[in-house]
Amino acid sequence: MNKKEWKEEQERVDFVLSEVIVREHDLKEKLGDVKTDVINIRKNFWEDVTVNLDNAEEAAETFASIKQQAELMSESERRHKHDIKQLNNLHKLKHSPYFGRIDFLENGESNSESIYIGTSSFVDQTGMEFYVYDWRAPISSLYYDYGVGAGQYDTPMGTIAGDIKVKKQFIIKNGKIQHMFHTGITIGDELLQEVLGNQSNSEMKNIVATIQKEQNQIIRNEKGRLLIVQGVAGSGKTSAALQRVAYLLYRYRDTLSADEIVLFSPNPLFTSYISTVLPELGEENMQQTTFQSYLQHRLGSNWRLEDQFDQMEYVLHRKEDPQYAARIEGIKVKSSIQFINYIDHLIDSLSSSGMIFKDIIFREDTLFSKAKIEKYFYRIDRTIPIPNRLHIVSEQLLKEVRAFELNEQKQEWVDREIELLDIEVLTKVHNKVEKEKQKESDVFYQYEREQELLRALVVKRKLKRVRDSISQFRFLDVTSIYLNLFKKELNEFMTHWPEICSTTVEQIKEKFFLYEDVTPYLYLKGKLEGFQINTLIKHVFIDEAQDYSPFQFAFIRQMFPRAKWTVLGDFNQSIYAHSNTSSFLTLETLFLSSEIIKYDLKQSYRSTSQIIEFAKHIVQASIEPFNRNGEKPKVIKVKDKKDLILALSRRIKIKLESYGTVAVICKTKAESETLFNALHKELDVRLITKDSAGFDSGVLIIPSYLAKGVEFDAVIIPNVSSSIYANKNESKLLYTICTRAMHSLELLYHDTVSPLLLNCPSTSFEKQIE
Ligand SMILES: Nc1ncnc2c1ncn2[C@@H]1O[C@H](COP(=O)(O)OP(=O)(O)OP(=O)(O)O)[C@@H](O)[C@H]1O
Repeated sequence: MNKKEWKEEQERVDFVLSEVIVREHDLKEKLGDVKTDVINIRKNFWEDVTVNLDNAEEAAETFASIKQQAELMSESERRHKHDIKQLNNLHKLKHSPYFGRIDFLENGESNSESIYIGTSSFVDQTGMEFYVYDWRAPISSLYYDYGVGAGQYDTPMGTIAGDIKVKKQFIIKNGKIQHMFHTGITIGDELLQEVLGNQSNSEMKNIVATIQKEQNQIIRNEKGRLLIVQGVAGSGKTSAALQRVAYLLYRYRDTLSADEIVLFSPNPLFTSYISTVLPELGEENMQQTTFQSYLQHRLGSNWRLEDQFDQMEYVLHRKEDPQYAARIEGIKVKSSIQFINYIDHLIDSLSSSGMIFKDIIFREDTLFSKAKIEKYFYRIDRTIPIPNRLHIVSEQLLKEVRAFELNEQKQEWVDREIELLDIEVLTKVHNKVEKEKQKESDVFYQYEREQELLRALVVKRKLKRVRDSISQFRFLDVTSIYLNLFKKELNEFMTHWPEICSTTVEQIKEKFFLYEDVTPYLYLKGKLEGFQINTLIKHVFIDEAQDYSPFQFAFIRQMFPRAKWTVLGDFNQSIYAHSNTSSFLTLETLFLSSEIIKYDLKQSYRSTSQIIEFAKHIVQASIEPFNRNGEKPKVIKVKDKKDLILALSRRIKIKLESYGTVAVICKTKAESETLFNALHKELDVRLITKDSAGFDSGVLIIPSYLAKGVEFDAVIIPNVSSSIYANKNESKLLYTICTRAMHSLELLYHDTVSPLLLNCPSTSFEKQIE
């Protein structure tokens, strides 16, 4: 790139920055005025409305005047918020106004236009000339989709085609161009090399300057209702998801807000890791939750619930338990499509018989027997869906409660309850009757009337629980219906069904749910009582989707019936016992095939090509590594188990000389705790647990399943001996751990190395003895 070109580009940067400074100054002044406006409107709110409630007409006028004033206030507040957002965007532009340029000659035009692309738009005072285009603007997609030559982009008015004459990339820091390249379709290997070569961070970074073509298609897709992205480790699935949220918020800014989008993430650590990306792009964060907290919320506080990490610990760590094989089979069965069908079949049959109800008790007597409720239920037309039939039953019961209530007011127990009433209640009733008495002037009437009101009040209060439980269908015994599933033979070929049944019944009777039971139970409950649907959510994002069972998908689908879905996962990283490829297939059955769009990302960006060349053989994955070089992974043999700690400590110290974040990724919580206890006196290490809400740089000791979705400069796997990673079905776990490493990967073992590494060619790693 010649000096002249560089000089011209720097002059343009200087010019844009000078305009940014002017705009910033104007905006700050305006912001001051708007703020004063907002404060004044708030202060003078009641002075500026005339309150007169003398008659209906005056009251209506008062109401209109309050409404007008409130609208004025919310409009000023909205303007204030908007201006603050703009000011924030200007701050960012001042540092680095843009990262790309294309010169585009639209078909039929004689001059090409230079389009500069940055994180937000910046337009001249007239609003006619774009100094910078937002990366999400329709024209900006040219930058991500094409190299120099023919190109086209879609706009709401149709497709615009033309010729890209120039395509350049910039790195601008503090207003100075640091690098400038002419590039092809793959947005600058040079820039990607630089970005990916940086050290990791406890916060994920946005990728808008280097979005790749296949990622851009995911980010901007607007067609399907279900977008499924299968992508290899480090292919940018999470990044694409987050930039997609930013894109949707921009594209539908008049109709979509951040709280109408929900993202299900694998754990709280991941939630905190990704939480800075959207604010960095000038957008608010979407709602974020884990499926676990969602389940807990739905189940209510009466139940204890095992979480998915405890289930995982059991699966990884309790192989000696005599019930182990049965539990594993139970987890698989209860997450399977076969079990959904089994439950659906049961639900169908419940239409004509088999519903289990509970008596409704009032003051220790049966108010409505389960037999009576059952009779009411089954006399309703069978073609009516079960939740609607329950609703009809509940209406009938409530009607009868009303009749019962009137009768009950005459009972003796009511007198005793009246005596126990608070003085405030008695006074209130007394005053009420006193007011009425002025019209009647009858002392006898007053006593009778007070008693009448107090009786009504006492009975109403006592019946409140009954009414609530009727309206909430608490007369339905979902737990017993669920447990009935475990009385029948599900599959004659299943080895452990009797044990699965007895454990399930035992646990649930103790009011404890194993993780694998919660979703089927809630699914059954929802199907019977009607799901508490959320119609506000317009987009559901599910990251690490390979870890969801078909049941969990079916359940989430019921919860958000109106939402569009973006689901991202990698079959090779399915680490849970229930995981199988059929999850995605089930998900697809929940949508019409015309509504589904699928993408397959093969290129990995996170790790050096040496790490990928080694790790891919653990699961025989087909991955294209990004061309970034580093050291080969090291497989290090130590003398014995005792020496492992010493060697680990040495390796950590060496890694800390070059890297900011070194993660020691263990298989289980117990292994992590043991290492932490052995190391923390000598080294500054941090133990990550399922409740950790974030991490800083330094040395982290972390169990495998909590490292999902995150990345570290250097990863050390402290023990890949054959005694630890022995089973074939743990290869995905080992692969997932290895692919958390960006620049350096080391694996330690004693005695013999895990058979899971036997497929890695000897040329793909370095052997070392410590
Ligand atoms: N186009 C890109 N430009 C720059 N960096 C990128 C790009 N795509 C991905 N990356 C980087 O690659 C790393 C992996 O990305 P991300 O975590 O989104 O991948 P993933 O597919 O969700 O990974 P995994 O499934 O292994 O958790 C991140 O550091 C991300 O910033």
